[in-house]
Amino acid sequence: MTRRPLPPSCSLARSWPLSACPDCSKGSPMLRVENLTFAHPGQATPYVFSMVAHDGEVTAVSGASGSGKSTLLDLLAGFLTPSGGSIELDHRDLLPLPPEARPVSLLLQSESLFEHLSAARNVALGLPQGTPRAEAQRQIGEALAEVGLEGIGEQLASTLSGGQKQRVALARTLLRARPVLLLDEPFSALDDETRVAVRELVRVLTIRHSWHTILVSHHADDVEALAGRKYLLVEGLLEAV
Ligand SMILES: Nc1ncnc2c1ncn2[C@@H]1O[C@H](COP(=O)(O)OP(=O)(O)OP(=O)(O)O)[C@@H](O)[C@H]1O
Repeated sequence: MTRRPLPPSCSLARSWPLSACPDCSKGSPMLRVENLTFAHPGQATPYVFSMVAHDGEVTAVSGASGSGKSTLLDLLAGFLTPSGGSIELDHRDLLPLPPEARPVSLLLQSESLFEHLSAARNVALGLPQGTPRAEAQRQIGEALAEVGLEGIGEQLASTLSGGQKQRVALARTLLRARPVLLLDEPFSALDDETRVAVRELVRVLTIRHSWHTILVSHHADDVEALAGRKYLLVEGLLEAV
């Protein structure tokens, strides 16, 4: 008797066939992390991360301080090397890629800019080397306009407000044109009014540019306002909530 091959199954949904998995059957580009295993030196039980993030959607990762949220982002960015598991973007294996070749941008709470450079020079760091000057100026101007900062290109980063700095960092992300955006407490240093405005900008840019945005935040209101998909990191494992 010839055995029929089993239908491909979704290992995140465990026993479901791909066609029945609400994530796999969506058909849109997906960042997929499976059993990504890592332990810091001296850590007895390793983290084992499994999650998905879709394009045009913010995926939130919450958890207590020290639960491993930044460790997850460092693994996705390629700053740490896992001992097992996989990271795929639209079925492309990202693990062999060094950080600079990963299709990933990272935005932190603060200190994302070079303070001694102008806003425009900071944004320009997102451009490929060798971009002709006129083309670079056009793209920088467009990116600054898209984040609501027309006309501040020549201002030194050190003179910008916290919200303006995060907008400049997002403009640089626009020029990097990487499909995965990792946000590590990006609104924490902002006052309430500014945080709502920058948060809204992240929401709009994620949809407009089809980013797979992964947001690490302690703040339930940021998660509620942005996340289409939520995970909680508990005892080294990500639980969908
Ligand atoms: N380089 C390292 N060597 C050893 N242990 C580390 C290292 N980096 C982080 N850790 C430990 O790993 C655990 C997870 O740290 P991580 O920064 O990922 O947590 P987190 O959830 O992002 O915390 P927070 O919300 O406070 O930023 C912590 O116990 C931390 O002390």
